[in-house]
Amino acid sequence: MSQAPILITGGAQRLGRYCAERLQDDGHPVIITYRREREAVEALRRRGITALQADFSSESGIMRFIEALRESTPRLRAVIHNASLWEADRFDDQAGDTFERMFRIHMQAPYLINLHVQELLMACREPMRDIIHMTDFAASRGSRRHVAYAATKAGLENLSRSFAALFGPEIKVNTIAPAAIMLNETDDAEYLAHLNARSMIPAPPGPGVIWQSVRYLLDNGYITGATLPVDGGRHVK
Ligand SMILES: NC(=O)C1=CN([C@@H]2O[C@H](COP(=O)(O)OP(=O)(O)OC[C@H]3O[C@@H](n4cnc5c(N)ncnc54)[C@H](OP(=O)(O)O)[C@@H]3O)[C@@H](O)[C@H]2O)C=CC1
Ligand SMILES: Nc1nc2c(c(=O)[nH]1)N=C([C@H](O)[C@@H](O)CO)CN2
Repeated sequence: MSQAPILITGGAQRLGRYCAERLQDDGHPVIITYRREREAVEALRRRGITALQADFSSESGIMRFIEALRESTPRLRAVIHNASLWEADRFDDQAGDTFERMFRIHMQAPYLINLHVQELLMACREPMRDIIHMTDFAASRGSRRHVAYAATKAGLENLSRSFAALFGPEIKVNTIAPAAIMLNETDDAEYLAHLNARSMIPAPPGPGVIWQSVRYLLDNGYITGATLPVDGGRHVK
């Protein structure tokens, strides 16, 4: 029987795309989600990666994706919840909408997807089955500039521990908590200095360190309910 696919949400760019390509290089069939059709998605299709359109900003959008996923495959080797919105807080009449978007993407989508993919993971006949949640160093410390983002990532970290208890031992459930892995186009030299003042090891390292962490969790049969701090030592500085 061919290998069961690995699902990465938000896999059309940056960390998700990097890991999707490396997983495929390792021989795994890969399914990614994307919101907006674009060349990057087409390029991944040309590599043989399955791309499913999904917008997790509403419960109906999450449920539509779950239906499409179940039509796409009868089994899964792993699910990597990577999709995320890194939006600064709005202290105006948009504050509630900002929080709701963060809640939907970082908590409601992983929650509902996990409940529905348990059956697909259990249909996988390979030795191990995994769920990996991408959170953030800020989940453990908070963030003055991204209050809603950090709070919903903390909620995701808690969801991960609950699902580890609920789905184990047949399905391993873990978290990767990164910090300052890849810059954004809007990040300037001052912001880079800000990041490095807080990091024990010079940042940003690039997406390879996240790929190493994903590969490690997928290959290690004795880790569940854990959080890997891939943050350059920021949590101890
Ligand atoms: N980059 C970094 O240095 C750090 C990253 N992280 C975490 O690692 C993960 C990957 O980071 P990074 O690659 O920078 O992430 P991005 O900011 O590039 O976002 C990843 C994907 O999330 C998808 N997404 C956003 N909103 C929605 C939505 N409403 N519905 C469905 N998909 C959505 C986007 O899909 P599309 O492009 O198709 O719209 C995007 O491709 C994230 O969870 C992030 O929080 C944590 C700390 C540091
Ligand atoms: N969804 C995202 N979450 C995060 C990002 C991002 O680009 N997208 N970036 C970070 C970095 O730590 C940032 O501070 C440096 O670019 C945090 N989370």
